[in-house]
Amino acid sequence: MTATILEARGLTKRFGGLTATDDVTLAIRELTCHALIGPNGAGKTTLLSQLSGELRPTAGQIHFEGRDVTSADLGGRARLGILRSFQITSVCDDYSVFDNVVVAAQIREGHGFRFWQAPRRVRALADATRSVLEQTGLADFGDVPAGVLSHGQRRQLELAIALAMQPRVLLLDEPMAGMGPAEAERMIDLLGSLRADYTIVLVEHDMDAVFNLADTVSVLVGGRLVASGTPQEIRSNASVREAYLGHEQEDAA
Ligand SMILES: Nc1ncnc2c1ncn2[C@@H]1O[C@H](COP(=O)(O)OP(=O)(O)OP(=O)(O)O)[C@@H](O)[C@H]1O
Repeated sequence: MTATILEARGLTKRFGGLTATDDVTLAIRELTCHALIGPNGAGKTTLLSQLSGELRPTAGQIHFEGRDVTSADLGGRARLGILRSFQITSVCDDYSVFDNVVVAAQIREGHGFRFWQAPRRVRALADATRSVLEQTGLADFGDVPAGVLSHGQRRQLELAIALAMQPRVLLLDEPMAGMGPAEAERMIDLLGSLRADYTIVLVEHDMDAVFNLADTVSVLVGGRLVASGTPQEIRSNASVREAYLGHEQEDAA
């Protein structure tokens, strides 16, 4: 079993009278895929936003590699390697796929736009970009303007941009949203191929994706963590089935 890399301790987020996450404690193990599931409004995105630093918890702490990072903002967490993709990554439509990724790689390297730097550095950035495009299935699309990509390819590009930032923990909010079956399958394969190198926290309604990819599944209902375990354990957990998975999953299990 791998070590814990990211930990939520008693995370509570209140919006006025509404408690969106209620005393959530969970440990994300390094180089695993940890899925967060639950019905609409269960608090999954709110939990992810607290892990990414976009939302400050009302109570509780977040620890990264044993260090309290609760007060670190989005940028601070990104520098540590906790990065959220989808929903917040901005793709520049007029830039080529390659340029979108190379800019992210440059930001990571902290070189801004100083292209006059040693050609060796520029070459290293180009190599890193090509390798990320390869990794995300976009090797043949480097010269294509991002604006003409299909929905699925655009999501691959968003993932490529995140990978160029060299994350340790990737926070993914519904990566399969809006995809047709073929695109979703491609994304599941892609995420599966990243599991060996990255820790992934996955919020996803697509149960095929969750049960395919996740090493651990945590279930949120009404802001509370009601169960956490292997996909098999979650599938056979009677109260989870009742609260969330329903008869469809029961039949599929
Ligand atoms: N900024 C906000 N201000 C007020 N209420 C909010 C805010 N963000 C979320 N909520 C509320 O908190 C609760 C949890 O929302 P959240 O989006 O985290 O759930 P979710 O599990 O991600 O849902 P879904 O699966 O539908 O995306 C919901 O009742 C939602 O309306």
